[in-house]
Amino acid sequence: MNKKELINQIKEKKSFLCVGLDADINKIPKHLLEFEDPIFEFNKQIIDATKDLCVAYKPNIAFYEAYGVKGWESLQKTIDYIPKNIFTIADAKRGDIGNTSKMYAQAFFETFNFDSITVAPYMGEDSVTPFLEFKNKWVILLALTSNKGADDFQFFNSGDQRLFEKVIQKSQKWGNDENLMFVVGATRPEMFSEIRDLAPDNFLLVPGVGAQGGELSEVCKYGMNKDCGLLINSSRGIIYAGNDESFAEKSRNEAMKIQKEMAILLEQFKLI
Ligand SMILES: O=c1ccn([C@@H]2O[C@H](COP(=O)(O)O)[C@@H](O)[C@H]2O)c(=O)[nH]1
Repeated sequence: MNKKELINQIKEKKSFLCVGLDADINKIPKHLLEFEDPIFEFNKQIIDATKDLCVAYKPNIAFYEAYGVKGWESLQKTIDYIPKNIFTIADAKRGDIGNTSKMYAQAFFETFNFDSITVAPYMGEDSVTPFLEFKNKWVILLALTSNKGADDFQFFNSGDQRLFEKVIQKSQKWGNDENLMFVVGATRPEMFSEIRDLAPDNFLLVPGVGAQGGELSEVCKYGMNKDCGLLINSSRGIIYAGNDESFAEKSRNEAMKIQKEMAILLEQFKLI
């Protein structure tokens, strides 16, 4: 999916919500365990209940890898089931020496046909650029993450720049706002103004709303740009809103609350 298509979808749905498909067999409603593939059945019902309210789905790959071959099968079925006009994110946080990154890119962009993948920048240019060589596919580079441990390295300053700033600035020499996004946690809303100065046109994938306590309106205040420029992720807050037979309806209600707030914000910022 290209940037224009993503922006059009945001305007049509009045939403920039990304639903995180972090399906955990120990947390999904018990009645689903009777299905041949409970994880897929769970995702399928969540997708059916939310597809008109969100513009992206983000399966975190850990939740599938954990179950071996069966998990990979659930992931493949899930990605095949997501409507083709919805943006897909493999939250895999990959990145390795060049020839290995190329295989990761092939796995997620060709075999699974994801639109994008999260990539860790730690190994530098030759670990990131193999992902950028795929047409109409996106790298979402970890910049300033939502967790407490972000303080350990990401704020390290070896001179005139902190590490997350260096990541954002340097990586824009490798990619552009048509193939490169950044992960910025909603738990640090005060950082969005600085980040927007460094990356005015790139989309930001923002996890941390919902279960991690981040506030949508706070992120939008300084994080929005002329195209909206934000994909706000919520995983547990939406998919585990209910735990009985009406779980999908409860997920829909949660997603709708966020979408309604997003529609108001898009109007306030004169984006629709
Ligand atoms: O900085 C980051 C990067 C990735 N994540 C991932 O996003 C979701 C968040 O899930 P919630 O249940 O909405 O908290 C999850 O897959 C994380 O691994 C992140 O939280 N922060």
